[in-house]
Amino acid sequence: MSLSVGVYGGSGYAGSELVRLLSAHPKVGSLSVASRGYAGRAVTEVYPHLVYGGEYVLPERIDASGLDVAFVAYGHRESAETVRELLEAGAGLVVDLSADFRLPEVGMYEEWYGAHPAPELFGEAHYGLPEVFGAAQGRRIIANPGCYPTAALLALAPVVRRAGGISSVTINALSGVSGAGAKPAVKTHFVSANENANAYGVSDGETNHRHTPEIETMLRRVGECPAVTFVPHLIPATRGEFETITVEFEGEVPDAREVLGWYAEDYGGWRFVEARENVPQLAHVANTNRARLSAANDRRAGKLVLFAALDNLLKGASGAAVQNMNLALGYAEDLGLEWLA
Ligand SMILES: NC(=O)C1=CN([C@@H]2O[C@H](COP(=O)(O)OP(=O)(O)OC[C@H]3O[C@@H](n4cnc5c(N)ncnc54)[C@H](OP(=O)(O)O)[C@@H]3O)[C@@H](O)[C@H]2O)C=CC1
Ligand SMILES: CC(=O)N[C@@H](CCC(=O)OP(=O)(O)O)C(=O)O
Repeated sequence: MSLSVGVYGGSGYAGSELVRLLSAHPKVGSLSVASRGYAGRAVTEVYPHLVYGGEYVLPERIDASGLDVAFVAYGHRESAETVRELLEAGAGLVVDLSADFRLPEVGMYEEWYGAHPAPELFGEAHYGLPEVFGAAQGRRIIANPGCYPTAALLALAPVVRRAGGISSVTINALSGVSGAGAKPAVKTHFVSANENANAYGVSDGETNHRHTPEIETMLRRVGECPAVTFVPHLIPATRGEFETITVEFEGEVPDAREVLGWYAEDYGGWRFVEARENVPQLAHVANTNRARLSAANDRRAGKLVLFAALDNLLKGASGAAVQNMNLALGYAEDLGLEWLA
């Protein structure tokens, strides 16, 4: 079968990575790329490294009734309405890269993001972290996870699933600047970001990054977990994300070698998650669809320390989105992504 696929928001960083991956995907027969801001311009004029030969078109110019799969790469609170329109028009499967369908209930969404544009669709989404929650089975919406939650959940889920008595979880996260998207902003201006590092998701004396409830909720689907402390930092890298996660226990602290064994058990059958004794580095995962994990003990303080690294635009966004499409349609998870393993 040859798929008809649409990308909405194709001029953003996540959207342009989708165009790169889908252009090389063996099952994609036709690829339409929508952009509100760049309609009428050649895709290669905006992103000269891409091989896609077509133009951006306005979203309404794509016949959504003929799409087997639509990817929506708009910002949160913008995506949901497009997801609704695509489903109403008859698109077969919608993979949403925004946060609009990740949380389990509307009330929690509204607390962290504001009013939801399509609350009636809330229950229809599958949270697309297949290595932890499996493939979407018969769902029309896949909520692609946030990049920080992907790294945190891959590192923490095997521990939360098995080890009781977790008393605290602290996630220190670093992200390259592409994590903030292509839209110009003061924090991503070269002069602000270069040779700098800063914590964000902190205001009025409180930490409040919107990925915190996503991480907590999904961890509580696999086991008991306290509220987590999550603090992201912007670093002067183009792409890549690194998390150092400290876990405290009321009782016995698992040995790091045992944790590596749990990773091997849980992720052994999956192509894109790999645990090693050596601590991963951004350079080991940038431009790949791979998440690398490791673990260590702080024996003096009696804590477990977990490490996770991935590329925010690939395993943290577009690579995961294509992997989710593959699994939902019954293909191998790495179809068209083998070169990124
Ligand atoms: N960047 C990342 O690492 C990750 C992003 N995500 C999520 O994916 C979604 C898309 O993210 P991302 O691609 O980073 O966002 P971008 O800001 O790069 O793009 C979002 C949309 O904004 C429009 N846009 C692009 N460039 C500009 C510009 N210069 N000025 C004004 N508008 C512009 C585009 O819409 P149009 O083409 O219609 O003009 C684009 O689809 C978001 O929901 C994000 O949260 C998830 C995980 C990781
Ligand atoms: C560096 C930077 O700004 N990163 C983004 C994360 C982008 C992302 O993955 O999150 P969503 O998909 O939930 O938007 C942020 O902290 O909001």
